[in-house]
Amino acid sequence: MTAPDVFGAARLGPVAMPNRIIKAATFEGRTPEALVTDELVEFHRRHAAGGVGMTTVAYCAVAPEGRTDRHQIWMRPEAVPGLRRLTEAVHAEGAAVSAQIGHAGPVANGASNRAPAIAPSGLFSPLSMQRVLAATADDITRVVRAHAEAARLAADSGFDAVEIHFGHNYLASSFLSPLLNRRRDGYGGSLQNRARFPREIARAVRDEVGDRIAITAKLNTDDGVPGGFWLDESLTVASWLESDGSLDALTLTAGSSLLNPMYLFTGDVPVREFAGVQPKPVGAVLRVVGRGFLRSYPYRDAYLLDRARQFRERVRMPLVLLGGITSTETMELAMAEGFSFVAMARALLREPDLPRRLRSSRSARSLCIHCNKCMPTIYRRTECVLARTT
Ligand SMILES: Cc1cc2nc3c(=O)[nH]c(=O)nc-3n(C[C@H](O)[C@H](O)[C@H](O)COP(=O)(O)O)c2cc1C
Repeated sequence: MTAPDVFGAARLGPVAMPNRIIKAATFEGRTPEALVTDELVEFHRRHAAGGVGMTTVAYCAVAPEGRTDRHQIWMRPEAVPGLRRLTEAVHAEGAAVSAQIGHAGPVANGASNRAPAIAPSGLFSPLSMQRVLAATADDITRVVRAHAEAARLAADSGFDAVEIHFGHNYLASSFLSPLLNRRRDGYGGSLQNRARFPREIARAVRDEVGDRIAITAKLNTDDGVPGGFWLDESLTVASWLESDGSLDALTLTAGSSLLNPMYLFTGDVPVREFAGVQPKPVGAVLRVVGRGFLRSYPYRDAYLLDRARQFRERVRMPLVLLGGITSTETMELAMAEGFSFVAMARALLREPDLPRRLRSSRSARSLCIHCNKCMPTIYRRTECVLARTT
């Protein structure tokens, strides 16, 4: 079979997309009141005008305590008018739009949210310098339900899709981790038990929205943490998610925002810039221990392909290849390997109109140098620091 044209029209579940390029979630830092602003609308309109098939709004927490800080949107009726304005602006440019919904769990900043963070088991968070509480049975039921309601609000706001966050040791991902999940109830222990919470979330979302919108999930191939969730287990979870039939596609990611953040990105480690945006005591500690916490991994194009390929062999559902997609060549490689879509984050922060440029010149490639200095900007207003000056 010939590989699909990445620039050609495609379907994702019930959604028609103009091409197979997705703007991956990059928390935008443009929601100071936890509501949509004109700047957020313009951010996504620019990506849509730049030629992506679908842009992803990140991130839309399902509960106020599930935010990595209190300036993030959480899904509530008050957020709907702004979200509707955003989806209309993206649609006017001819692209589709997805909302990343999730609960940050142990990655949530309880101090900023003024509400304690929760995790499968209690722990001390180095991010908020606070204790994270073990989720109760009521918390689990409430958060599953909250995902369903967030997806309904997203559909009501005109989104074409939701992407459920099952990665980066956010709440669902931390349930999958044998290191972070030490529960003795039906949500801990065996892989089947640890996978129960994310599977229930996906099911509840599908039951709530049916085929009104596409439902995808962003799943870790592995946490990159000794004793954490690893590839063999993730392959099994992917096959369960496929047989549950709740998802239209799976995006593969890796790493832990809590324990090994650079594993997500690879490339340079901007310790000084990270330390500079933290509260003074945290910044001082980070300057000293930063190189240990922010371990470095060499960058290469399509750096998740070796792992993602194993998922391609294991499941039949549409898969999205993410991680170091920077040129037509890497996108065509993904298509040839059987992936249905590609997702790009940093390359599009660098140049929102990259898809248009790639389409007009086959040899073009991203100007992103994976310096990762965009990452610390999420605390102010997410941007590429090089795009700022060019
Ligand atoms: C500034 C920044 C913010 C990010 N925010 C999110 C987020 O809110 N949710 C998420 O799942 N991933 C987030 N990511 C990770 C990206 O979606 C993506 O997984 C990662 O950057 C690898 O893709 P890339 O090589 O195309 O950049 C963020 C990445 C960057 C650079």
